[in-house]
Amino acid sequence: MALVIQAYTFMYQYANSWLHTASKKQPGALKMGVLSAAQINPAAAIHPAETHPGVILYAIASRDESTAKSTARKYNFQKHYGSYEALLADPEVDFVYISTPNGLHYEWASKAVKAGKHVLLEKPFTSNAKEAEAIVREAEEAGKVLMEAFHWQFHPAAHLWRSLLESGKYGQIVSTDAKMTASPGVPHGDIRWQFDLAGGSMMDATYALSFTRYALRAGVPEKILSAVARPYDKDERVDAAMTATMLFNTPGGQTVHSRVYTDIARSWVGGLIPRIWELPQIEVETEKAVILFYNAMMPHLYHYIAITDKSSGQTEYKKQYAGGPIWDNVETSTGKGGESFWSTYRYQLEAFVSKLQGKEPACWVTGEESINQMKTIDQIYQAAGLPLRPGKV
Ligand SMILES: NC(=O)C1=CN([C@@H]2O[C@H](COP(=O)(O)OP(=O)(O)OC[C@H]3O[C@@H](n4cnc5c(N)ncnc54)[C@H](OP(=O)(O)O)[C@@H]3O)[C@@H](O)[C@H]2O)C=CC1
Ligand SMILES: O=C1OC[C@@H](O)[C@H](O)[C@H]1O
Repeated sequence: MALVIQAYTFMYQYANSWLHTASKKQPGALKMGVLSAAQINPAAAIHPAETHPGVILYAIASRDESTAKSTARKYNFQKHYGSYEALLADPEVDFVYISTPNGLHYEWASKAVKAGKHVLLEKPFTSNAKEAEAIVREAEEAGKVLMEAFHWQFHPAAHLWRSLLESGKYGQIVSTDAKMTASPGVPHGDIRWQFDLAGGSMMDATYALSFTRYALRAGVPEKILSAVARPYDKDERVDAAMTATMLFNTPGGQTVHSRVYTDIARSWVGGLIPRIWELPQIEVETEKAVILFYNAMMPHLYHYIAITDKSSGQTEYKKQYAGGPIWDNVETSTGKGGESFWSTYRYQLEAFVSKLQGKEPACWVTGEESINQMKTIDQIYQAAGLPLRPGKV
C-alpha cells in the first residue's frame, strides 16, 4: 500500500509540474546560459526557468555543436553554442548553470566568474576542499554570485523539518542516521564511476551528508570515528558505497553521533527486487522522539516527516509543499509562499534570482557551507584509506 500511495503522489506532483509551464517574462529578465547538455538539465534548470518570470532560457552550450542545436530547439533556447568557451564569451549571458561532471565543476565555474557570469553550480560543489576554497575566493574577487545547487535545502519540507528539530519540543538531538542509495545501481560507464571526473558514492549521494550537516547546522566533524568503503570492482579508488560514523559539535554545544551511508550500487532483495522504496532519508533521534524525514532529496515528489514519541510509541506525520517556516511570508515571483507544485529546483531558482536582483534570498547555501561539506568528504575519504578526488588547484 505504501508503494501505491508513493506512486500516486509521484504522478500527482509530476502532472502539476507539467501543467504549469511557460510564464510571461518580466522586462529585464535574466538571461540564463547552461553549460553542458546533461540529463539533469530539464529538471534542475530548464523547467524551473520556464515558470520563473524573471528568467529567460537564453543559451545552451555543448561540446558537440549538433547536440547544442537540437537541445536548444527542443527547449526553446534562443541561442546555442558548440563550446562552453563560446557561451561564456557571450556578453548577454547573466548567469550560468553548470552541470558538467563533478571533476569539471571547478574549472568551468572558475572560467565563468572570470568571464563575468554569476554561477549556479551543481553538487557536489567541486572535486575536493582545495578547489572549493579556491572557487569561493575567485567568485568573491570577481564580485560574482556563486552557489552550490543543493536544491533540497530550498524546499518548504526541509524548513519544516529543521524547525521541528529546533523547536525544543523533542529535546536535544542525540544522533542522526542518513542514507542515500541507488537500486537499480548506476550503470557502468556513467560519470559517477570515473575517478578522474571525481566520481564515487560519497560524491554523488552527498545529500546524505548534507541532510546531516543541515540538521545540526554543523561545520566539519569533530572526529571521524570510522569510514568504510566498498570499492568499485573496476577501480578501487572509487567507492561504490561508503559508511561513515562521525561526531559533530552543534552550535548549541551538543555532541552528536552521526552515521552516513551512501551506495550507488545497492544490492537487490534476494538478488531479484531493486529497493525502489529506499528513498534518500534521515532519521534523527532526539531525547524524546525519533524523527524520520523520508525522501528528503526530492520532497516535491513525495515526502513525510514521521515523529515517533519515545515514551508513547505513537507516530505523528507532517508534510509541507509550499509556504512553511521560511517561505510563508516571502513575496515570490508568483505570489506569497511559493506554489505547491514547485520542485526543490524551482524554489532554489527563486532564491538564486532574488539574490541576483539584489534582494535578500529566502534561503541560501553559503560558500562556507560548501567548503565545509567538501572538507568533510575529503576527511571521510582519508579515513577510509581512499585518495582524495583529483583537482585542478
Ligand atoms: N541536482 C540534482 O538533482 C542532480 C545533480 N546532478 C549533478 O549534475 C552533474 C551532471 O550529472 P548528469 O546529468 O547525470 O550527467 P550527464 O552524464 O548526463 O551529463 C554530463 C554532461 O557533462 C558534459 N561533459 C563535459 N565533459 C565531459 C566529460 N569529460 N565526460 C562526460 N561528460 C562531459 C557533457 O555535456 P556535453 O557533451 O553536452 O558538453 C555531458 O552531457 C553532476 O555533477 C551530478 O552530480 C546529477 C543528477 C541530479
Ligand atoms: O544529484 C543527484 O540526484 C539524483 C541521483 O539519483 C543522482 O545520482 C545524483 O547525481
